[in-house]
Amino acid sequence: MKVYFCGSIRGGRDDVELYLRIVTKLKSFATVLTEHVSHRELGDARGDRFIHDRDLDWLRQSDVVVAEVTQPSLGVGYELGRAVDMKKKVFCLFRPTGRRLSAMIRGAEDGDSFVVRDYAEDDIEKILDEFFSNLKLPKM
Ligand SMILES: O=c1[nH]c(=O)n([C@H]2C[C@H](O)[C@@H](COP(=O)(O)O)O2)cc1CO
Repeated sequence: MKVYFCGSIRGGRDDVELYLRIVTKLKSFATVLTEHVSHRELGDARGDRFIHDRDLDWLRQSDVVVAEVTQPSLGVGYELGRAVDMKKKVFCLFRPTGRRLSAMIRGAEDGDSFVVRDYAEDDIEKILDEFFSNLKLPKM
């Protein structure tokens, strides 16, 4: 199974330590195509067109998209819109600690292919365990 993990980069890196925890946990279930999102140092000098095209290619290859959406990010919002269009299974994680999640993410919840889960940081591993143990992917 391949997972595309989304997290804020240019939107702000406040949650990078949490992204690392999420990616570490995701790697126990699947191949994570976008591990770099959790890296403290991002030295990608190959240009924005390269990043965009490479990431869309990974998105197409992925079976599941997991997004930490607490830190608002244009790139993450864009990835989620494209993922819906590609009919991917999407799991959004939001920490309700002061911010209000965009209606375009909260309002996309359908309880099946697009799930938004409010959570507390301490529970992240447990929540990912639950999600992956209940995950049913469409047959190819
Ligand atoms: O250098 C990058 N590498 C990269 O893979 N991305 C992708 C993956 C992230 O889930 C998302 C972050 O978007 P943003 O940078 O707008 O916060 O975009 C984004 C950037 C910078 O925009």
